[in-house]
Amino acid sequence: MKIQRKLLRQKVSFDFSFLLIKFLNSSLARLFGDDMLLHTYKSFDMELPLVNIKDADYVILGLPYDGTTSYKPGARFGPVLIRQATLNFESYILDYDVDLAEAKIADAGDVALPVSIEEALKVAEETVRELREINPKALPIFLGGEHSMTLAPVRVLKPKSYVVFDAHLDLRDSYGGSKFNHACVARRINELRVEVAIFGVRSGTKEEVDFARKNGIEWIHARDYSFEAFVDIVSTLPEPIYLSIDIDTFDASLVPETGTPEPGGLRFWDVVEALEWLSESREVIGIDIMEVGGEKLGNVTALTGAKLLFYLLGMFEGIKK
Ligand SMILES: N=C(N)NCCCCNCCCN
Ligand SMILES: [Mn+2]
Ligand SMILES: [Mn+2]
Repeated sequence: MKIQRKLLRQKVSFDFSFLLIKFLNSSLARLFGDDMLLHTYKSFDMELPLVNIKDADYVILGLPYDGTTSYKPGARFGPVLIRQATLNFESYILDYDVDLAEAKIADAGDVALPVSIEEALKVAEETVRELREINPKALPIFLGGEHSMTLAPVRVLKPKSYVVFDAHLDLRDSYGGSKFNHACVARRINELRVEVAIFGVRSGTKEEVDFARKNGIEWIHARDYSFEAFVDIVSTLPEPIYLSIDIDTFDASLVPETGTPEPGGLRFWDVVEALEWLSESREVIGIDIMEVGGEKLGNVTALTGAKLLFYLLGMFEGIKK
């Protein structure tokens, strides 16, 4: 009994100092102009010098949701896994002669999302809107989290086209009892009269293929993917463009911890090459890297997501030079 009581007392005093530090930290942060959004929290900082949201050229925001997962859970850890995996990489990007340590990047943290998908989308939308109010010029980069969450930034940013890399068509009308399931996100976006083009596909139903044909949605199978096909299709799309990368577009060997991994996918450089052309040639108003998941820090999927994030930041920063 005595031992237990002692442990309890220790716990209480630890909690107290922890709270005190937290309070001091947030007061200091406010004093020095750090700008936390209403519904966000921070659980891990990236391995890069960061700036405040209002001063940034790029703002990162995590959407840690996995409530409609159909196979492997863990996408809620995606944003923190990606940030942690950045520790492994140099901030200098060889290919572009760009040092991300000199770029103006803000990390707005992760949105505290409710369990219900409809509610989660609402809170995510509100947060993206808040972000735009603080800094309308910065390029927002969202980290997920299930692909279902992509609907929130698309609703707010209102692009004319949606360019997506994905192993799946995501054109189902409903899945797992919900119209907002991750397997329906391209369909919901298409209903907003946004043009949809999908690359790296190797999974879908007959209904999804028919829906794509009837609605003029172009998609390229992973087996037929080429840079030329990508440029051909994306050149004709109206601007501005929202770019979404469902990490499962990559071969399952590169993303084994994603929610619904598929063998036979794209290589890392296939996607990087396409994005280099896209970032240079077309107007992109928002980007996401979704469906990163798993439970172990430094897992392969997180490394793939974090490396892609660094390349994206590097190429956009490189264009400005
Ligand atoms: N967009 C997605 N990630 N879709 C995945 C759909 C899962 C299909 N499971 C099929 C199971 C059949 N037994
Ligand atoms: Mn998807
Ligand atoms: Mn997918």
